Amino acid sequence: MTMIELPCPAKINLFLNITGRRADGYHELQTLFQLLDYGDTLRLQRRPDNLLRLHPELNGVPSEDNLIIRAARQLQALNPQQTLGADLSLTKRLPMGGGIGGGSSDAASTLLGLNRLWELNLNLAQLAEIGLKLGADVPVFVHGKTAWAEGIGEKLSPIQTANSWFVVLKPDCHVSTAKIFCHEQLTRHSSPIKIAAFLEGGNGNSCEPLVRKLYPNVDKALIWLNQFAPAKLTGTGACVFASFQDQETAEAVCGQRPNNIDGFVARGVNTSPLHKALGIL
Ligand SMILES: C[C@](O)(CO)[C@H](O)COP(=O)(O)OP(=O)(O)OC[C@H]1O[C@@H](n2ccc(N)nc2=O)[C@H](O)[C@@H]1O
Ligand SMILES: Nc1ncnc2c1ncn2[C@@H]1O[C@H](COP(=O)(O)OP(=O)(O)OP(=O)(O)O)[C@@H](O)[C@H]1O
Repeated sequence: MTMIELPCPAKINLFLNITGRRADGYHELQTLFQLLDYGDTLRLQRRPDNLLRLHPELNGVPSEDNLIIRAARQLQALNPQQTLGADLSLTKRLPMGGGIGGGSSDAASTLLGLNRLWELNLNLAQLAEIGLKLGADVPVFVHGKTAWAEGIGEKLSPIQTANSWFVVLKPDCHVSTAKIFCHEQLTRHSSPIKIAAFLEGGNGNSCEPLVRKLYPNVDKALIWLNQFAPAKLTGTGACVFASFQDQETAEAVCGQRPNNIDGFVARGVNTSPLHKALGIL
């Protein structure tokens, strides 16, 4: 195999509970990662040399900082003697800085795709360990299952959800994950909850009150979407979402959104489209 085209699906955090802070500054959390059947597309083509070329470059992100190139370099470093190169082309659909894991998912698809193209034979646990060095959200995309997560997001237990339809809105602002996690007003010591308590409902996102206060456009989007169904923040934002029983209702709500808010409709899935494309899981 010399070429492969792979999906890079989004995630939303159905809830997010921050329970503590580690000595290295990272936060201990509980969350439910819901994978969606919507995302970027990455085309990977093997090269006869050691070069990595990414097209197009993302606005404001030099190629060497792009998580795709950083993921590929991690794999090259494991096998410095081998000829491992690739042309990578990305069709970007997921808004950046949205809390829907776009960069992390691109990185995971790069790891799984190059593992296949370069015949490295690493297993998912090994790839997830490499992915965790790139970001706390990468392992869930490597494992490819909607999952309950603890630790900093890397201790994963797959869980089946109802595969609802979601409206995801991207208010016109960019939220920095690092800025929210460093903020003195973040609620960072909530009591841990059990899966059963989450399933009974009523759990929100520890970051939401702070993000609403700092970013009025997020607050406005939540108020707007709440007219139709209970709306929540995903990750540290800026995206907000609500679930609907069928596609038609979700499309109708999304279609009425205010002009200054981007949005899309996607179905929740229990298994990643990436893993389906690769024929694993
Ligand atoms: C908030 C979530 O989106 C929930 O899914 C993720 O935990 C964020 O994951 P991510 O974007 O992959 O995060 P990283 O790139 O690893 O970290 C970005 C910054 O967020 C903070 N960070 C992230 C994850 C975490 N559990 N605790 C943190 O404190 C750190 O300050 C870090 O410098
Ligand atoms: N391939 C990539 N796609 C998007 N962003 C990237 C990529 N590579 C590096 N980045 C950088 O990562 C930052 C965060 O992007 P991303 O879209 O992953 O945020 P996010 O959806 O908030 O992620 P998360 O939910 O994991 O916190 C961007 O602002 C950009 O500087």
